[in-house]
Amino acid sequence: MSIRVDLLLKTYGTQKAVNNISFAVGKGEIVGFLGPNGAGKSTTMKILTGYLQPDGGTAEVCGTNVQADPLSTKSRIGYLPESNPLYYDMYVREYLHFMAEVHRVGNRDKRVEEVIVIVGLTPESSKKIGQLSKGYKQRVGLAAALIHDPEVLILDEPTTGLDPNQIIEIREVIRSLGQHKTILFSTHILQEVEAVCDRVIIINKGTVIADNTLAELQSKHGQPLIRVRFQEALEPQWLERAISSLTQLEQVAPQEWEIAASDLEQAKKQLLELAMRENLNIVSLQSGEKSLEELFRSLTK
Ligand SMILES: Nc1ncnc2c1ncn2[C@@H]1O[C@H](COP(=O)(O)OP(=O)(O)OP(=O)(O)O)[C@@H](O)[C@H]1O
Repeated sequence: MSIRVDLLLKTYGTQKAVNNISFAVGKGEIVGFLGPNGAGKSTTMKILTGYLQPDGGTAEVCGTNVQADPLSTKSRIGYLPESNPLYYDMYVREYLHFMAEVHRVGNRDKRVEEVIVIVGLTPESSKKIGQLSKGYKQRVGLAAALIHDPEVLILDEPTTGLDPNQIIEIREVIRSLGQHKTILFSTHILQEVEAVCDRVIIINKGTVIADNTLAELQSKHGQPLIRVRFQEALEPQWLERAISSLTQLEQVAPQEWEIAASDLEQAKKQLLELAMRENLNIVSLQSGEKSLEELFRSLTK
């Protein structure tokens, strides 16, 4: 395994930022680490990269315990922190040379040019970092994370704050890096996971709540449902009484309901009967599968 986390615990006062989580990432996998704000993603990543000590459990990278041997693990990890700390007064090449020196990279000139090409920095590579757009600054961060050719990349929200074109471009870079490296990257955006990842680990309030391939997640949690919108407000009991095969009922907007039932066709009929009987107006009635976005919302509520 390239990454293994076992019963990891990190507390701040009484708050468990990371609460006994365990997961593993195999060599060559691209795994999305997904969760709402404050879920514990950055904390886990900081422990994995040796920047933070856990209060319990272990974190391993390429078979080495991070806390026991931080130097060896740092040499095998490329880390792009959420804040992407860069020296704005330095030129792109100057900064990458500096990072190459920090990592004791041999043949620095050659490696700096290589990473510039890998992350698509060539057109902006003669500028000062402070003059670059956010997307290009992010590329500099990625290039720095790659400079020592690590086996594992840990990227903390690499596309946050970028415009839609830049997001797609950075995703492309991540996807192509994933052909040769193990990547764990955090995001809030489910489409990003769908676009880039083999697998997704969802974390909420410090706990892993799903660890599946996207297809598994969909079939495990995704279920056919009806979404109905009435013109009128109504009590949930009306729907509970009307639909005989109801398995789940959720109010998604003031007059809109999501209904899961074992017999969807019958449920639709019963909804129409309810509307006629009670003089209610159905504005829209759709059936389909829960999208991954909806799934994420319902898992992390
Ligand atoms: N240094 C700290 N002191 C106190 N609490 C902290 C500290 N760092 C993180 N926390 C808390 O731990 C929890 C997890 O934070 P973390 O930054 O790991 O979440 P996250 O999933 O990365 O969130 P985001 O998506 O917003 O970056 C949060 O409630 C946060 O407030």
